[in-house]
Amino acid sequence: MTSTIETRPVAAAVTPVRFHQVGKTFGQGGKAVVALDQVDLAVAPGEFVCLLGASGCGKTTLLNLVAGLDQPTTGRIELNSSRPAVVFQEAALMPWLTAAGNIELPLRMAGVGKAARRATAAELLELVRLGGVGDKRPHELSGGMRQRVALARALASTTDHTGSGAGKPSLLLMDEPFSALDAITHDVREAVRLGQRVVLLSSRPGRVVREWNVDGLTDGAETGAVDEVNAALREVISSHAA
Ligand SMILES: Nc1ncnc2c1ncn2[C@@H]1O[C@H](COP(=O)(O)OP(=O)(O)OP(=O)(O)O)[C@@H](O)[C@H]1O
Repeated sequence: MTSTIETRPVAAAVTPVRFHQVGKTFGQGGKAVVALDQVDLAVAPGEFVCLLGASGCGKTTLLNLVAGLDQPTTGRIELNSSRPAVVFQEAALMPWLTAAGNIELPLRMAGVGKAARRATAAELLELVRLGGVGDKRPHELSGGMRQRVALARALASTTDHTGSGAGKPSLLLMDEPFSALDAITHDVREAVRLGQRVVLLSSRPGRVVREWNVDGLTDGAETGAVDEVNAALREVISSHAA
């Protein structure tokens, strides 16, 4: 396992998202917080990239920039995708709608007919292993179950129903989506297992300090990668605290 990334050859035209020297500063003068600085990052089509860093290193800021919820202060973001779907730290479900109703919401907004909406919601509920709870409301579900409903809703919204994003890849942005999931506890192991690439950010300013290609590792290599990422993460956390 090498600690330097083998950057995949990505054709510029199909790269769903590419950061060019992106910086984001909140506030001005002495009180300014440089959240991100000179971030260069490209995500390949179909690639699952996990961002890791100390609390406050700029992960949410970076996702907000990709989602178009905020603008960079410097640099440029190239997006070649349909509208990104976001799963937030808090599930943010509509409390008055059932689980199925929440998943159907983006489909309803896209003008998808009732029968097709029902079928898609049922399929997505099965996918996130919540087949039996479509008629439950959020307060009747556990935190992990609510997060899975939010994931299913995001997946529903990444499907292009209008044709306006035709031919463009979709982007799914997840801010600590699995921290509330029932069976998964460890962020780094989770990132190495689920991701194809792990990107480590430093704190204030948030910069890309290291990347690992963690695609298709064997069990032994996976454990080695987890140890290596953990050590690097501890290093950025302690240098931030110093
Ligand atoms: N709207 C804002 N105004 C001022 N400062 C902000 C704002 N949003 C974020 N920051 C600051 O920018 C830095 C990055 O914040 P961000 O929320 O992106 O971190 P994070 O990596 O997502 O943190 P966590 O892992 O704790 O959720 C932090 O220092 C934070 O205090």
